[in-house]
Amino acid sequence: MATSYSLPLQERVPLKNTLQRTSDLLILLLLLSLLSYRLISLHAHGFLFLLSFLCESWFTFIWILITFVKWSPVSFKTYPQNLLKKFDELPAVDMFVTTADPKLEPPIITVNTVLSLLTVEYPVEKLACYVSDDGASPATFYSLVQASNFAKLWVPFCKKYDVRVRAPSVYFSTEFSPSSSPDFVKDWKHVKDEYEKLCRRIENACKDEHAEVLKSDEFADFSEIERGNHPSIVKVIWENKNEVEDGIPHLIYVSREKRPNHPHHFKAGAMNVLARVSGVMTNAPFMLNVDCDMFANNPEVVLHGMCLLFGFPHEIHSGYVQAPQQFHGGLQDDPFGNQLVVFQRKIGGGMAGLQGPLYAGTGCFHRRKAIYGSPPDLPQFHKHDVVSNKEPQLVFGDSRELLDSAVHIMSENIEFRSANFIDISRRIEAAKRVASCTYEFNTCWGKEIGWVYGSMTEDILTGLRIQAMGWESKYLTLDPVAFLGNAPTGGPASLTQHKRWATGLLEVLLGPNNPLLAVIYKSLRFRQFLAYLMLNVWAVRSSIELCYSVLPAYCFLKNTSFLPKVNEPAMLIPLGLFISYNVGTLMEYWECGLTTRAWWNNQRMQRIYALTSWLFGLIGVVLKLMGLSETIFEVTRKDQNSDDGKLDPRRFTFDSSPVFVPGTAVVLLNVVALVVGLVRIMVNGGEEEEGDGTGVGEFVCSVWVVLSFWPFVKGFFGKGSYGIPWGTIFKAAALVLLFVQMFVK
Ligand SMILES: O=c1ccn([C@@H]2O[C@H](COP(=O)(O)OP(=O)(O)O[C@H]3O[C@H](CO)[C@@H](O)[C@H](O)[C@H]3O)[C@@H](O)[C@H]2O)c(=O)[nH]1
Ligand SMILES: [Mn+2]
Repeated sequence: MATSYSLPLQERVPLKNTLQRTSDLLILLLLLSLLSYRLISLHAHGFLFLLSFLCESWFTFIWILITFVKWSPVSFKTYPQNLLKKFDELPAVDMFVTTADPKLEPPIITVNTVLSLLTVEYPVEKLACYVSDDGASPATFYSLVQASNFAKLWVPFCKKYDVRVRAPSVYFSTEFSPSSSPDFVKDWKHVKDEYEKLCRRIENACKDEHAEVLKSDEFADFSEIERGNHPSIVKVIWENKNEVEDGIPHLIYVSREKRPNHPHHFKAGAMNVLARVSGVMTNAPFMLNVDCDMFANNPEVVLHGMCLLFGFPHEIHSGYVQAPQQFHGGLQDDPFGNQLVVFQRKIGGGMAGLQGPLYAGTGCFHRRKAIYGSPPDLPQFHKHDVVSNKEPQLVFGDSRELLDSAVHIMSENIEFRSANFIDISRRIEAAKRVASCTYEFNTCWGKEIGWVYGSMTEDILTGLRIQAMGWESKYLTLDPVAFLGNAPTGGPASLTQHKRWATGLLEVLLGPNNPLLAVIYKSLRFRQFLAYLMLNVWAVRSSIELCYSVLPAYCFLKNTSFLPKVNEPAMLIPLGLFISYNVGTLMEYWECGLTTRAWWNNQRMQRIYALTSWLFGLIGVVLKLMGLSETIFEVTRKDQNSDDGKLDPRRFTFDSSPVFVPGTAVVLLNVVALVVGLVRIMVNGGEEEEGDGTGVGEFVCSVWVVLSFWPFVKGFFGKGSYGIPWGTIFKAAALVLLFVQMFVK
């Protein structure tokens, strides 16, 4: 096993952030001054100041959380070369890919992800790749079969020429260098040619579900089934029977059983099936999971991951290893504010210095043991342990094969035992059984073990469960980056994604496994709790932001103010805040190598998400609490060329979804308010009338709201999907009228 203890596998590097801390504290100080000012002058101003005070208290609260989370960032360097010197043998890894819908997630995307995983630099006999298809699509299955044939060319090609990006679509999107050897050029052309043929075959199969190629016996399981109503399908596409050097890892297709009246728990349900199916087949002690669009961009990624899993004195220090979500082919300057670069760097890096990063749902290495509900192997952590307190059948279910495999996982020091070549084809029946929709009845799946149910952000909830058991997690930031995926484009897709996140995050806070209980009764650490809290309240934040963006408009309509006047010294506080917040956040963008444009796009999208997606997230959760509706996982569209290039991908688009109504209403209200204010100045010529008058502060605020919602302003005049539908405009106008009627008169 271990041969040398002196070789480090990782190094913890604290990141310098004096400037960041100063800027964050300055903003906090100004926020506190603003609150004091409100309190002192409350009696003279009354209700409007009270309302402002409440909103600003909330902003201060969030800012305190953010400051805490960003306070002591770290990063980790990894040394995979030492891994190979230190251990004679590496542990096995099961790799999971999830896909759900062949229309929204074209199989060629999944195929590229799978090919990038099959070619990672790691002993082939230690790897297995499982694909979960919630779409039960013969086209997806066909694509994977074709891909496994292509892999017989692709794997040796990548290893022979040390290809750096092993997703063929990305690799072949650039030409080879002119100085390449003739041998290489010949191979390159041949493999590229074969890849193009593969693409065409897949495309044809996707066009026509009844295509001739989908008729052979191999596809019998898919004939006459409905998408939400079919038995489990498990197929071994490729079994690696001998350990040849250029071999290909096992590839297994899984489509779990679905029945109309059984809740299937979306992605979390799919992940639990993958955990069980792989448990009865290869049962690797470690698992890597990625979404179908997240290809491995760094072929050494698994080796680096192992460095963080084994680089610490005790297993407790890395329950899971998460790579930041990064995106491929992202639009210039991040027009939809969803490339999350600064978020990953600042919040991700900050959390890496606490108990560890959140589980982000993709690009994560898991310890199977932690997924199975085991606490770290230390005496103080056994008090919340379901696994040792309950009958195994009541924890894992009654599959003999699964129970045996789980016992193996829970036993000590299994990590480095060599892979025993079990005949995985003989495990298909066992696999189908654990993939059935009744298997989880009267077990702990989805509660104390596995991926946790009850939130649209199953990832956050599952990571929280693991950290609540005392595990830390580690952040894997590599260069070249570990994994790359697709960020949604266009208004509807981006807003839907944020709506799901806001919903899910709030579900976590209100659910039985919330961070507050975890910090009080379990082993979640305090600052880690603050980090979860900061995210969990996104949806709540929407109502506060809504109130604050309506305030300046209200002031114009009533000819009053909620901010100090220019000639009052107190005006310096909001002015200072406005400047320091914008300069402070702009500096973060520059520090991450981003443009001022990207900063502005993110600022404005934050406001837009808050008043659209997050607000609907809040409403969704309230309706769920009242038992009026269920929240559902809406899958994000992955192909960017779905409109055949007719639309400019950078422009904001609309559809008739109600999610656009509140944003439209806020813009309308502020525009009306600005017009009223302007007319008042022209009519009165600056002379006093009743009310204490609206000042420059309110003017700046109103203009800022309108600028933040500029895509909506353009949407009033846009055509087709660039325009806000008339129905939405009418509904928004009705809301504005209602508001004026109720509050202004
Ligand atoms: O019923 C379902 C629904 C989704 N998925 C898969 O879940 C993944 C994520 O779905 P996607 O539509 O891409 O959502 P995103 O918003 O891009 O996903 C982010 O947010 C999710 C939680 O909301 C996490 O699960 C993801 O890992 C994270 O990348 C995809 O591979 C889907 O195929 C399923 O397998 N079954
Ligand atoms: Mn995605």
